[in-house]
Amino acid sequence: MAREEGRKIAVLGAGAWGTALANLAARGGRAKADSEIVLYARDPDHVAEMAATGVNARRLPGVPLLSNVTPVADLAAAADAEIILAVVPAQALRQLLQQLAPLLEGTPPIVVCAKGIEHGTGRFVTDIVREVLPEHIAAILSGPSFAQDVARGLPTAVTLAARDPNVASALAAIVAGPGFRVYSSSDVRGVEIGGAAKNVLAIASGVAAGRELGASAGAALIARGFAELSRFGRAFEAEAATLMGLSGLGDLVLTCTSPLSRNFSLGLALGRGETIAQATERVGLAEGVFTCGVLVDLASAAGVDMPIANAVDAVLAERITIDEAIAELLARPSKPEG
Ligand SMILES: NC(=O)C1=CN([C@@H]2O[C@H](COP(=O)(O)OP(=O)(O)OC[C@H]3O[C@@H](n4cnc5c(N)ncnc54)[C@H](O)[C@@H]3O)[C@@H](O)[C@H]2O)C=CC1
Ligand SMILES: O=C(CO)COP(=O)(O)O
Repeated sequence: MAREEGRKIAVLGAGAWGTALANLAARGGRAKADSEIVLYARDPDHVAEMAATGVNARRLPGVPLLSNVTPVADLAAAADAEIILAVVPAQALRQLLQQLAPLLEGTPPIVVCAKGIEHGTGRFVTDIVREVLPEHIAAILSGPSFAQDVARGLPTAVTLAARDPNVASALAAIVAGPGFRVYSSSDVRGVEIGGAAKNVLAIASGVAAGRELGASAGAALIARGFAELSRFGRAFEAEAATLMGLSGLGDLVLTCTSPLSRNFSLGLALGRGETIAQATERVGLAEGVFTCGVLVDLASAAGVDMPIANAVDAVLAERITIDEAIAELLARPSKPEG
């Protein structure tokens, strides 16, 4: 990470977020304009389209790729990168890193930009990095940031965490850009938990909006959702300040209130009566759907009460209807707030 010029950054995953981050890395922070950004997509046709048109029309239409962003279909193009941003869905992260491992020439830090918890293993995203690439620094970038907002240059603030605070602040300075403010943290667990849990809770907020339960119910869901997120975080040794910060409360508020969120939109569609199949087909990637079951399993094993997340899980698994879930949540006995 010492080199100041000609930095090579690999962005793995050419979805909406990977594309926005590639452009940001190409123009921003201490990275110079001669920095080389490779943007990896696994589908060669997708790469050919991006190379021919200079736009990722499939995932981030209307946003030209900067001239120093090179779309690539060969993961080996990331082999000599100085920093790697991993921006695939959380459930695809392990497979991607396993493909990458034999190709790497050095030990660049891996900055995970996905939000979720792995099925089957219950692993948080940076744990996956530590398991597959144990020699590398595992960092996490998370916070309230819609790809579309970042791509338009609208002001955004997020958190980048690595266990070593000096590494976190060095990486934050590199990833930061005009309008993209990056705070640093050493609370890796806290940052990754916020991003994973808020997606599940945002589905509940979307359902409430779709059922037209009103602004009061919407606010109550955010506050009680935050109580759940915080209880879960504390059980896994997250710091309270992190949970209250950008990657926790900040991202929860964003995702629970905006139809730009796919998780909120999925809930909205369900609340309006669409089937799960219809809603997922239309909305695309809603990470909360995949994280929900593993989140409630981890919570239950740790003795953490998460009634809203449990309700989302039960609805998505079709164990109960939305109306039954709402009735059950409202029928819970009164208890001290906390
Ligand atoms: N879109 C946004 O505003 C933000 C998204 N994120 C997170 O970033 C992650 C990615 O989200 P998006 O880019 O929005 O999703 P997306 O649905 O736009 O794109 C996901 C991309 O990952 C690719 N992919 C899936 N499996 C892969 C694999 N095994 N190898 C290589 N590529 C693979 C897909 O082909 C697709 O291009 C998610 O965890 C999401 O929560 C985080 C912050 C903001
Ligand atoms: O994480 C995000 C904003 O911070 C994006 O939210 P969705 O994944 O719900 O679209």
